[in-house]
Amino acid sequence: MTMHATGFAKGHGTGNDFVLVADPAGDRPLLPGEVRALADRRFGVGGDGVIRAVPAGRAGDAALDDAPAGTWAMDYWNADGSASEMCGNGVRVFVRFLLEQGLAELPDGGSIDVATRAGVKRVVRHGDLLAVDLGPFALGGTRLVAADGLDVARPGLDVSTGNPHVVVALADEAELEALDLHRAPSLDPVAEHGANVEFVVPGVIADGIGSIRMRVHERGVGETLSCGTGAVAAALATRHWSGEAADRWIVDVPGGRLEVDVDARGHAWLTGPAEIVFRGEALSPAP
Ligand SMILES: N[C@@H](CCC[C@H](N)C(=O)O)C(=O)O
Repeated sequence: MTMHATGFAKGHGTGNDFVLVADPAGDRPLLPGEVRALADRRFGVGGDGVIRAVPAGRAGDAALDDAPAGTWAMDYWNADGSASEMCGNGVRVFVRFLLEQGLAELPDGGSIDVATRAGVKRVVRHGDLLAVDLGPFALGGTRLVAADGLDVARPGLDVSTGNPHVVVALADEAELEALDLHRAPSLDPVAEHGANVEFVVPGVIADGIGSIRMRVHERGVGETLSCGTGAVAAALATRHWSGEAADRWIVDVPGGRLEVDVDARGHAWLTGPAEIVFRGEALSPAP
């Protein structure tokens, strides 16, 4: 198989890890097999997803190219070679990658727009942290969710953050720990385009700030240490169940801590760390 991508970086946001490649000319489109090879943790670089940075207008994808000239587009792919509309950790790591590569500048407090398949998203720098405005969100209906380690199927709430999620509330930490997410949870009814599934244990709400613990099974990946849009979906579902008791939520995931805020316009924001940890070069075509 031909590898189009040679130079790459490896980055993560709370342990949700990505291989990143820059394609300023728009002549290195990612192919599903190449994505799988790069994301492979034994034969490749390894990652939950692969991200191409390409100028909008040169992406070769109408959903990414429909953005003002001069906007960088995040071409996001899951490890199994499927493209996704949105990635909340990915878009923040993407901006860190642009800064590291000298492809963009972002002073503290400044913002940069990123084209995604879910529309243009604004990313703001707060010191070392990066926050993304995921825009308005939609809560949907319920479906039954069964998973290994759960005694009976539980109701899950559909939440759209640009990509699809189903959020399930568990009774306590013991139930969260007992989950075995090696196999994908099953949904009834089945979600037409698949879904990321978040399991949450709501904590206390104090001084207008709620807290939750979460584990996630990502569509196209499996269990991951974190999922940014998943943290947002989990916070929005828990906020809904609480009667909108708080607009700020601290979400603890296996890979760290994220913050979710709902602003006065009803937009959901995701804030957290985003790091580039390696740079390298592919030396030979993957098997
Ligand atoms: N990890 C991401 C979500 C990545 C896409 C997801 N697996 C999907 O298929 O929708 C995040 O941080 O949001």
